[in-house]
Amino acid sequence: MARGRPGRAAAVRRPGDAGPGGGGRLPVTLAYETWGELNEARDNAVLVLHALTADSHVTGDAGDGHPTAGWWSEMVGPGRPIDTDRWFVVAPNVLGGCQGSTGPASNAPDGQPWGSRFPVVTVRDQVTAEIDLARELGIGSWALVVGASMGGLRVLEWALMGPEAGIGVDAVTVIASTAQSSADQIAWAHSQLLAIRADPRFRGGDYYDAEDGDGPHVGLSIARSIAHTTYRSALELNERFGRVPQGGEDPLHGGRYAVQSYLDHHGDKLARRFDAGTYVRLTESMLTHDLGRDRGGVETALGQITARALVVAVDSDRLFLPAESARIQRGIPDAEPLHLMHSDHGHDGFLIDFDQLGPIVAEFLGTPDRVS
Ligand SMILES: CC(=O)SCCNC(=O)CCNC(=O)[C@H](O)C(C)(C)COP(=O)(O)OP(=O)(O)OC[C@H]1O[C@@H](n2cnc3c(N)ncnc32)[C@H](O)[C@@H]1OP(=O)(O)O
Ligand SMILES: N[C@@H](CCO)C(=O)O
Repeated sequence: MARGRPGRAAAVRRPGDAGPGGGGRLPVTLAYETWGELNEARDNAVLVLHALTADSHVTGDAGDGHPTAGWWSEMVGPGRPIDTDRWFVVAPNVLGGCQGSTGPASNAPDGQPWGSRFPVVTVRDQVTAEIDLARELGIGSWALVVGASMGGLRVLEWALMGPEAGIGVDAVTVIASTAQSSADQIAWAHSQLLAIRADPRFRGGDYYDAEDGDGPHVGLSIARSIAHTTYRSALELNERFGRVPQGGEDPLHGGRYAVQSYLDHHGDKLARRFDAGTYVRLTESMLTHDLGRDRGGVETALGQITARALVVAVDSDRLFLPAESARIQRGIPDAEPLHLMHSDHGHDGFLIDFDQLGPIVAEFLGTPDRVS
């Protein structure tokens, strides 16, 4: 039976890490969960890396074969594409996160929340912490490192940093992601960051001692509604919502269209479960992502990846464009042909279109290593 096992691992950021947040040391705790068993040969470990607002809870205890709560239950569990009867699955909450790992909402050594003092952490800092976690778990190599969106950024850094640190990465799966954040992604993120920072309750990031519930939830909600629009396709929004008013509301007299209500709902829902300071810092880590930084450029960096690679894109993704996935696929020497999912759901297809994604990942995992 697969069982999610929560745990925490201490890791320390290396001094002088490259990147805009470089330098200094940060005491780090990573929250993580595991499912399945590490086999005697220690060659069945799979690392699952979550996207912006998810966490370590990839899947539930699905001993009866039915998926339970978790953001990728349809992908991970007994008999699922990433089968926990076969694979030992590890999923950490990202460094900078708010679901158990050290982030802006955590207490600093002085006992007060980090708040605005929490440094900008790069994707490389995040992977550095995850490398320390792998060491603590006694994992010398990953059979697979897999992630989508922000998780895919870490997958790519893992493909280079893991082997450099002595932790093998046999295969990677990068879904709806990019080797380098684009001006368009930075632009969309910019207005999200402005929305949070413009909320007077954000207080420059130091709001954690505010009265109960008096945090920057309005700014975070607006940020999410901007982001959520980019996570779905124009075609889907048009077909699902059309120009239909929400309930009895009248858009000619201050009421909303249904799509506005839908975005309000997703904004409010995130604001109830996520931390604004974390959203800011993780967004910044995505913006500074550049696999080619200090490595001679993106193509040179991709060319140094030795892992077998599966790269997947969603054809209607208007945030992480299929062209960006194609660039990753072209650059990695041992990559399968690009898998393009056909979906109207846009970027969020990796959280919805499991009928396509599941078989693609299962086949990749089942494929024996090629002999060159
Ligand atoms: C990577 C991660 O973040 S994992 C964590 C889970 N993911 C998230 O929270 C991301 C945000 N959520 C999503 O992006 C989506 O809900 C997904 C991708 C998980 C699922 O997508 P879908 O199944 O297509 O759900 P959809 O986008 O239609 O949203 C459904 C919600 O919108 C609500 N909704 C639909 N139409 C309207 C409307 N006109 N007005 C208000 N609310 C509406 C539904 O009631 C439902 O609410 P609920 O989620 O609180 O039950
Ligand atoms: N729904 C996803 C989209 C970003 O990939 C998230 O919130 O993490």
